[in-house]
Amino acid sequence: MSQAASSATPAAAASRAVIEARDLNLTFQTNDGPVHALSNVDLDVGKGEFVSFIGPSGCGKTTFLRVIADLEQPSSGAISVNGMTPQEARLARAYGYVFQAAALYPWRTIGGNIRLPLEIMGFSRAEQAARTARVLELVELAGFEKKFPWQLSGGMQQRASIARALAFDADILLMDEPFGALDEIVRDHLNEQLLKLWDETGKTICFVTHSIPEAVYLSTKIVVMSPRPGRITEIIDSPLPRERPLDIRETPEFLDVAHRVREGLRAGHSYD
Ligand SMILES: Nc1ncnc2c1ncn2[C@@H]1O[C@H](COP(=O)(O)OP(=O)(O)OP(=O)(O)O)[C@@H](O)[C@H]1O
Repeated sequence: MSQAASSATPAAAASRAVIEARDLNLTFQTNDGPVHALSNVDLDVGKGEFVSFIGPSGCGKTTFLRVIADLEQPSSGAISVNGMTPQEARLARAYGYVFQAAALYPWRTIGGNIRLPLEIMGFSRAEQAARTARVLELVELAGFEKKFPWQLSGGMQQRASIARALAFDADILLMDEPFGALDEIVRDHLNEQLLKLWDETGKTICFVTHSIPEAVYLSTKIVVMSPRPGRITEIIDSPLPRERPLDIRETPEFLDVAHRVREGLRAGHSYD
């Protein structure tokens, strides 16, 4: 292990962290003055964890994901992704990114959309085909490869965009409110599928949501955030088992975690 890596990981538990943020700050300079999007953020995300970020609009959830993805530069503090800087991690294709809207190219088929990053990365045609088939299977869209995005429902399009993010087999999946625009029944189904996929692939997932039940149902760890300045107010480790049928949402254990999240949100909320 290099000196830098060993000094960045003082505790044995932290050495397994794939994302480590230490006293991270990000201030945007705007015409209306500085906006403190992230303030003193400290967080470890362990390998294989499912971490949800929840909090009111403007608390810095998206900004934090964008810092991990090297799309924003912190003003101060440190962050490492798979033991690398975000820039190194981006170049090493350490993560896949799923956006709120499916963001599929309408002129490409579903298969064509999934293959696009693989083409850019120079995979052989055979490898592209094999990977596309595998990820379509994972998101239960086998048989839809030749369809165009507009021929699929919103939920299916979002599954296709998850398949695209999975295609180059990154260890980390960054998901920014991927199911926010979908109705509840579809969302329930996608939540179940995502948990299954997480279980099968062992990926580390960072997931932004506004929904308390969604955060509690999916996560091993729930990060509660608050705005002005954007900061973490509470980190809740979920005691729920890994195996989670949808009706776990009616159990006292589930409702207890949901209550803790709600209290955390309330404590950090100002009503001005
Ligand atoms: N490029 C930017 N320039 C200036 N201010 C920005 C920029 N990006 C984000 N902000 C501001 O930083 C704060 C945090 O924004 P961010 O999008 O991370 O919040 P969020 O918690 O994801 O909100 P939402 O739930 O609405 O998506 C907000 O006040 C936002 O207006």
